[in-house]
Amino acid sequence: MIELRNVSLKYGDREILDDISLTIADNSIKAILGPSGVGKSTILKLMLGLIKPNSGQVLIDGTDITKLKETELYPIRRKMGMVFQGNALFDSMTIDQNLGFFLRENLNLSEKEIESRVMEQILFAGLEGYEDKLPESLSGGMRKRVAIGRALIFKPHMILFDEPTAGLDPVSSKKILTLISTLKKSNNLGAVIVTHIIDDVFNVADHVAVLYQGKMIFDDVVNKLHESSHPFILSILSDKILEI
Ligand SMILES: Nc1ncnc2c1ncn2[C@@H]1O[C@H](COP(=O)(O)OP(=O)(O)OP(=O)(O)O)[C@@H](O)[C@H]1O
Repeated sequence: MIELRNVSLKYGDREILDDISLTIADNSIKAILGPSGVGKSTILKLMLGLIKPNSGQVLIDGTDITKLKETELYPIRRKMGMVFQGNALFDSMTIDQNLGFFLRENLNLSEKEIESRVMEQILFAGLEGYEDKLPESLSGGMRKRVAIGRALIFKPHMILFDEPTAGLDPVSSKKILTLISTLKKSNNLGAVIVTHIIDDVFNVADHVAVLYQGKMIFDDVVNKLHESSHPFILSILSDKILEI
């Protein structure tokens, strides 16, 4: 379980997050919805311990990671796979090498075990025949699937997505959202999805937290979004795409 308790964060004098509390239960999919620049990616960085809040706690399975040293964070981070907005694949490495890279760097596994885990992700992501290709020769949707495969390689129980459908065409977006649902149903994985696309929320999330001007203005099951009378939520429900 991931929990933010009364988290506040400033960059310089600018307050980005103001007393945010948020829980993501295991095996549930939570979307964090908000306009560009509101602090959604910042929340993912807090969950991974890449940055620390000015106040409040970030608990991963009950451990407050704001107090941990960098080396103590490694095993915590392996519980969570991260899929970056731009995928963060290595351009000069093949799909196979991209998938196996962090395993080779971080775990003392036999080459046979690495190859077996890489193949598992190739099959899961439907990338058979592309093992020796470079990322540049794949479509946007396929590159996203490689990034998801790489995030799954440590067998995490939670996966964090930064704008998983940004820049993808509607068909590829749908495939990625279906893949995320499959991960929950078949692999018992939980997910946090930060997005500014409301259709992503309705298509895949169980719960949604809406971030607006540093505050969490809604945090409940997706269906209840329609019951909110907050002007920002009313505007996103009618406009679909969030603008500042
Ligand atoms: N290291 C940093 N130093 C100073 N300001 C930062 C830093 N990182 C992010 N910011 C600012 O903090 C705000 C929140 O950034 P963040 O990337 O979390 O937003 P976001 O909601 O994910 O938006 P987007 O979808 O556009 O990435 C933005 O105004 C951004 O410019």
